[in-house]
Amino acid sequence: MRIRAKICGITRVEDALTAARCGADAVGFVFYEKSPRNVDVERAAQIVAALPPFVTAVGLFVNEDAATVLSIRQRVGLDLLQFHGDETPEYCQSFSAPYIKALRVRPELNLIQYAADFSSARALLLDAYQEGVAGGTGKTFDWDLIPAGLSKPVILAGGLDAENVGEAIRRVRPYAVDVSGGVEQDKGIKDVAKIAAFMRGVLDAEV
Ligand SMILES: O=C(O)c1ccccc1NCC(=O)[C@H](O)[C@H](O)COP(=O)(O)O
Repeated sequence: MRIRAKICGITRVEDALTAARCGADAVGFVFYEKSPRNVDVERAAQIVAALPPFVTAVGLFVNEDAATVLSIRQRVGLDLLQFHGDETPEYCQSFSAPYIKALRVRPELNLIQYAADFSSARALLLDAYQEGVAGGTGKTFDWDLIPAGLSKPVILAGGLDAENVGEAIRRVRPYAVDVSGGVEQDKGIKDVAKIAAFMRGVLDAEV
């Protein structure tokens, strides 16, 4: 099976085009002012306009008010919404748009129940938990906490890079992988060689 890949935290046209050229299926834009990868709405719109066809533009939000999400989605031309905070299923599906729900995995989280609660999500993105940090931690988590046979496709995130993505795919067998810090030279600034190596790692690991 081909494993999909998303490169998150894009702030520059050249990084989006590198991701697409290297075979990424999606690029992610962080619309969260507290993030060092927060991207200006007009700039995100310019990047999306430069994307080749068949590359999905994902907008990431953290506990954002609904009117702002709607406005950014329309202005940027987002294909998919990613909710990375404490959003409820009712909130997430209120946009009548495809969405993925990010969950920060820790032992006490009942992922089977969350998958049922977020039945309207296209997939669950599973990320590392770090207190007080909404995401983009650059940290892996214990992949054994992911139960087999979840009712939603899994997008594996958290501390992935070219070195560990192969093992991650073989162990978790996710639908897709998501990376940000592992392909950066600085926060929000991607590295061509790291993106290329990461995408080679994804292709080589296909199961
Ligand atoms: O990137 C951020 O700064 C960020 C801030 C708040 C919520 C989510 C954020 N990023 C999410 C991602 O980029 C990825 O979906 C995921 O967390 C993987 O990040 P990384 O561990 O750096 O590969």
